Amino acid sequence: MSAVPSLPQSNPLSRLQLHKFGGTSLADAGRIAAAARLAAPLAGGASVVVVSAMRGVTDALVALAAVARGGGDWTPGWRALQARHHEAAHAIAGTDTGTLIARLDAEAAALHADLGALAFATEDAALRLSERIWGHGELCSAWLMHAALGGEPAGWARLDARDVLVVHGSEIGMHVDREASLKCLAGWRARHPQAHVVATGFVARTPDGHATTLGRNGSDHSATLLADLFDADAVTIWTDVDGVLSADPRLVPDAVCLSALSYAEACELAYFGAKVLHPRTIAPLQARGIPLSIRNALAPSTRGTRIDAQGETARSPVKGLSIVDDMAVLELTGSGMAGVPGVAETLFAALHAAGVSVTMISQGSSEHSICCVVRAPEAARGRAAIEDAFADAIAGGQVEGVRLETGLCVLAAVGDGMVGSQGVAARLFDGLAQARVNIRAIAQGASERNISVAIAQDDATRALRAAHAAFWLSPQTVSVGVIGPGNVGRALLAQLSEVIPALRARAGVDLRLRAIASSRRMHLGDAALDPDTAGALLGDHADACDLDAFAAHVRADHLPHAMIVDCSASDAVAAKYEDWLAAGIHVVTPNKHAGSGDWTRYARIVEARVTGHSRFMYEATVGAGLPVIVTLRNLLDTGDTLQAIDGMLSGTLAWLFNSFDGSRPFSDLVREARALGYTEPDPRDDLSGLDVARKLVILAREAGRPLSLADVAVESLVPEALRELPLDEFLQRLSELDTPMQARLDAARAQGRGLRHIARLEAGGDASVGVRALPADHACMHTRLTDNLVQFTTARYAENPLVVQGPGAGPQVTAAGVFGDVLAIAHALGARTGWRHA
Ligand SMILES: Nc1ncnc2c1ncn2[C@@H]1O[C@H](COP(=O)(O)OP(=O)(O)O)[C@@H](O)[C@H]1O
Ligand SMILES: N[C@@H](CC(=O)OP(=O)(O)O)C(=O)O
Repeated sequence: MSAVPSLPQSNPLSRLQLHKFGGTSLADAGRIAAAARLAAPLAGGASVVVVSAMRGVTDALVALAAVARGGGDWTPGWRALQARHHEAAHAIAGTDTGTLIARLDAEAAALHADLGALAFATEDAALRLSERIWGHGELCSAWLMHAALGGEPAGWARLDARDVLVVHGSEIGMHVDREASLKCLAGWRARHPQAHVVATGFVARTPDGHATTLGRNGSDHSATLLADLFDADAVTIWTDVDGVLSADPRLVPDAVCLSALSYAEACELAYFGAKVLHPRTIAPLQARGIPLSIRNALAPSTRGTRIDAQGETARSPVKGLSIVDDMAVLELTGSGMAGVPGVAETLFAALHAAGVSVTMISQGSSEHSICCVVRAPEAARGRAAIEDAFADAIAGGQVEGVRLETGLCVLAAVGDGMVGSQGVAARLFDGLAQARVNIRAIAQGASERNISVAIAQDDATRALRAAHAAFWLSPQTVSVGVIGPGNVGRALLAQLSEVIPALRARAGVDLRLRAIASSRRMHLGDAALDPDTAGALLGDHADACDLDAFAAHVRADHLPHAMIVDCSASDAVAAKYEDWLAAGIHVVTPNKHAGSGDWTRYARIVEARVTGHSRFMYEATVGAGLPVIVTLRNLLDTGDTLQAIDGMLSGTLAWLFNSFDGSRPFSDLVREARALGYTEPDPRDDLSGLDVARKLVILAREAGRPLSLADVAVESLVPEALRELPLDEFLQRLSELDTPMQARLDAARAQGRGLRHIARLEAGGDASVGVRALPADHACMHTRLTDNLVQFTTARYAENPLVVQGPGAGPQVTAAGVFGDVLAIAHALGARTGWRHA
């Protein structure tokens, strides 16, 4: 490196800093000036500044070249580019605008000549001209940056990298001729001894002296190649995000900035699509141990990401995730392949010869199939090449053929911490399964630093977010829809509103209310709705309710988990559960229709839950917020045997019989209960016992009995004659209930008993609902107000049954029961992914 000038040694730590600015940091004159301030050399140090074209300029040049090659009119586009550079020059150059404009115009004139020649050039010549045209943006931005830094008077030289960077295409991409480049640089340095240099990114020259480029987004690579040639001590790539993030922030808004990465981690992330770094960026630095920082030019006070040999140990074994889009799977199958040596060799040789590069390989241990993932545009070519190579084997039947599947992408999880750490793949697969993502192929590099899976392109965002959350990198996001903003729904929304922030912070679960519906209206929101005000969105202006559209919106493709909370009492809504659960939407409800309705529909719902990996939770259908179903489930899951369930399952009927002591007629109490809002508007809905029977059916099914409503012997407290009357008339004739009820009370008392409304399920499966005379020591005789009580008699709790008792009605406690289920699902998602409570 004799050509590198001997630099002042006063600050050895900052001997030569190389800064690279991407197009995003050079959008206009203001941004270029800000970049120049960031690149100002440290005291006693020297700077090399590598620039990309101004934002959008390369795209414009590529388009312009295509127009010119096709014989179209490229002059308006050429003028627009010149005007854009002029505009920036006027804002930047200050006193020496003339020189800068002249320099830019010389570049523009060369571009003009190249574009003019393109239409008439041979194929080879056209390619060479195009390479020159594509690099024009960097030539101009380097002049602009040079001026912004003060130009020659401030000690800055401007380097056209085509004068020094000698590269040639090779089997594995662009290869730099380091010796030739160093020699060219030495010659250039002899003519440009300034301490500081502004260099063009992206462009280079071939060994025979033609202009070329390093490929789209290649300026990162230019920067590190030049860092090596200039013997830089450190490189900073300035961009428009805070550093390398744990995933593409446009797909995962919760992505976090990684403070440090090893070279190997950075390579893997870049190779698998992290656009912030060009895949070839790292190699020139790794060879020399030069550290690289990725920093935000818009927020220079943030520290960014440091990339060096050590990296940093992180909490999660996976540091980051990335996606390569537009991929395809090629699968060679055949029973005659097992144990035959050389199959893989033939396959990959065929792909190699066809110029198809392979991103991922996976082979079943049975050797029955080999599958590889390639770029979609190369896939058909790849298939033809493999079919050709195996033509004899296909004709002979040893190989079935080559299957091609497109519409895929590859998701890669990357981290040094994965090496030797168990359960990483399991966590990834589990996270993806939870988010309903089907995996087409899997590969793990022998380095164990990367696990890649091929998945459907349509699942990309959802998969990325689910995997991101699965590795503790962000909270689990659940897309939530609430149906039925009546009393229970409203109470639930209020409860949600209070807890959502804490849940996100402490449990790592982000419940995002995105849809709300009543029986007639619905509102679907892209951003999270505020639970406190969501109900107000259901005014007349809201859309008509369409449950399928509602569910499709909740099950957003980009969010990993979906949940519908049905607070309606509608059978039409319950009829949708099967579809929703099968589609992977968790369902939580206090609606009894699904659990107690038609048995075959119920069985299908249970089955759909399994297919969809979803959960169906309905604790609030029985006993509102009381832990009734969970208790029963725990008893059975721990191996206990159920002998009987006795319960007071209606808060209304409990209140009536708790209050009915003969001092007031029964009808008086019914009227009072109605006035207090304890009964349904038509008290017969409670007195018929049907609602209680539904709850008993739900409990029986939970206990594994295939019971239906018709199997329950239900005693209605409404005399036959009053059942079909209009409500008014029924209420007028309510006193007809009194004499028979008083007689039952007297008879019970004569035996030292009292009356309660009881639901009972016997061991043999008999189920009944009605008024029973119970001894004074029965648990149901010791209830208050609207208490519900459920008594489980089991093998373990035989002598002294297990009792669950407490308020079993009212919007607040019912909503709390629903909320408990919502939380159970949310916590399971958090726990499944290993999230720790803070
Ligand atoms: N893992 C990631 N970390 C950071 N940024 C990423 C990642 N994946 C994709 N990106 C995207 O890369 C963009 C920066 O890359 P690029 O367009 O090459 O910038 P520049 O123009 O500065 O060279 C960011 O704006 C970001 O949206
Ligand atoms: N200007 C070139 C090279 C480059 O790397 O640009 P950027 O740093 O803005 O990604 C391109 O757009 O491909």
